[in-house]
Amino acid sequence: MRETQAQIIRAMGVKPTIDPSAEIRRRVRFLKDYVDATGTRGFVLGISGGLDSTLAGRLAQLAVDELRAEGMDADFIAVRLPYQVQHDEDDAQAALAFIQPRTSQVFNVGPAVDGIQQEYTAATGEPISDFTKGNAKARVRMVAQYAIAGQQNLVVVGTDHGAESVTGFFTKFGDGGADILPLHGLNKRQNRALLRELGAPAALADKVPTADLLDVSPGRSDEQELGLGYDQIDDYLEGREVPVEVAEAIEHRYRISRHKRTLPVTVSDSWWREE
Ligand SMILES: Nc1ncnc2c1ncn2[C@@H]1O[C@H](COP(=O)(O)OP(=O)(O)OC[C@H]2O[C@@H]([n+]3cccc(C(=O)O)c3)[C@H](O)[C@@H]2O)[C@@H](O)[C@H]1O
Ligand SMILES: Nc1ncnc2c1ncn2[C@@H]1O[C@H](COP(=O)(O)OP(=O)(O)OP(=O)(O)O)[C@@H](O)[C@H]1O
Ligand SMILES: [Mg+2]
Repeated sequence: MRETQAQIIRAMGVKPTIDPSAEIRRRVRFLKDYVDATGTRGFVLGISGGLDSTLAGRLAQLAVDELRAEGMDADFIAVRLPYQVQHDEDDAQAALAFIQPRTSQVFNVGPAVDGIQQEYTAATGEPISDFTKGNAKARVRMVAQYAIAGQQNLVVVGTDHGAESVTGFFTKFGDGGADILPLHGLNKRQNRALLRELGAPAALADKVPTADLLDVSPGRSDEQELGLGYDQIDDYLEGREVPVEVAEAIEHRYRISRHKRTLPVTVSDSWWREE
C-alpha cells in the first residue's frame, strides 16, 4: 500500500472490514453517552432522503428511544430542509417513515437562500453563481438546524464520514458544521451495510448519492461532480489497490481540502506550510 494511503486511512479511521451490528451498537451508545454526559436533550438533523442522513437519523432515533426507556426526556427532531419543493420528496418521506423520528418539522430554506441571492446582486452588482448559491443552501440548512438546537438544548448531528471527509466533499460550515458525527470512520459502502442491517428499504440504502445543491441540475450525482466513484474511494480507504491515477486524484483532493478538516487557521499554526 502507498505510504500516503496508509496515513490517510489512519486519519479517516476507516477499517477494512466491519461488523455492521457491532458498529450500530457502538454508535448508538456514543450518541446516548454524549447526551447523558453533556446535559443536552437530544438531537436535530436534516433529513434529505439520501442515505447518510437516513442512517444518522435512525441511529439518533434509536439512541433517543433508549434514553427515554431509561427515563430521560430526550428528543430527536428530524427536519426536512427543502429548497422550495424537492424533486425527490418521495425519498425524503420514505426516509422519515423508516427513521420514525419522535418529532419532525419542515423548514423551507427557499426564502432565506433567495434573500441571499438578491442581496448578493444588490451588494456586488453581479449574479451569484449557481455553485456558490448551492453552498449557501447548505449553510442556510446549518443555520436552521442551529436555530432549532439553540432553542431546544439539542446538538446538531452531522453526516460527515470517511468517504466524504477524505475528498473534502462537503460545504465548509454548511453540512460540515455540526456538533457530533456518528458516521465518523465509515466509508460509503459501510454506511449502506449499516442501513441494511437496520432493515432500511433497498431503495434508501442503494440510493445514488447527491449533494443536490444546484438549481440547474437537480439530483446530479456526487460521482459525476467528483469524477471519482465511491467504490474507488471506498476501496482506497479499505487499503485496497486502486489505479494510480485514482489514488493521486484522492490524495490531491485530500491535500487541498485540509483547511476544511481543521479549526480556522491561526498565527500559531504551521500545518499549512507543509506539502
Ligand atoms: N486554503 C484555504 N485555507 C482556508 N480556507 C480556505 C482555503 N481555500 C478555500 N478556503 C475557504 O473555503 C471556501 C470553499 O469551501 P466551500 O465553501 O465548502 O466550497 P467548495 O469546497 O468549493 O465547494 C463545496 C463542494 O462540496 C460539495 N458538497 C457540498 C455539500 C454537500 C455535499 C454532499 O456530499 O452531499 C457536497 C459541493 O458540491 C462542492 O463541490 C472558500 O470560499 C474559502 O472561504
Ligand atoms: N434537502 C435537504 N433536506 C434536509 N437536509 C438536507 C437536505 N440536503 C442536505 N441535507 C443535510 O445535509 C447533509 C449532507 O448532504 P449529503 O448529500 O452529503 O447527505 P445525504 O443526502 O444524507 O446522503 P447522500 O450523500 O447519499 O446523498 C445531509 O445528510 C442532511 O443532513
Ligand atoms: Mg444527498
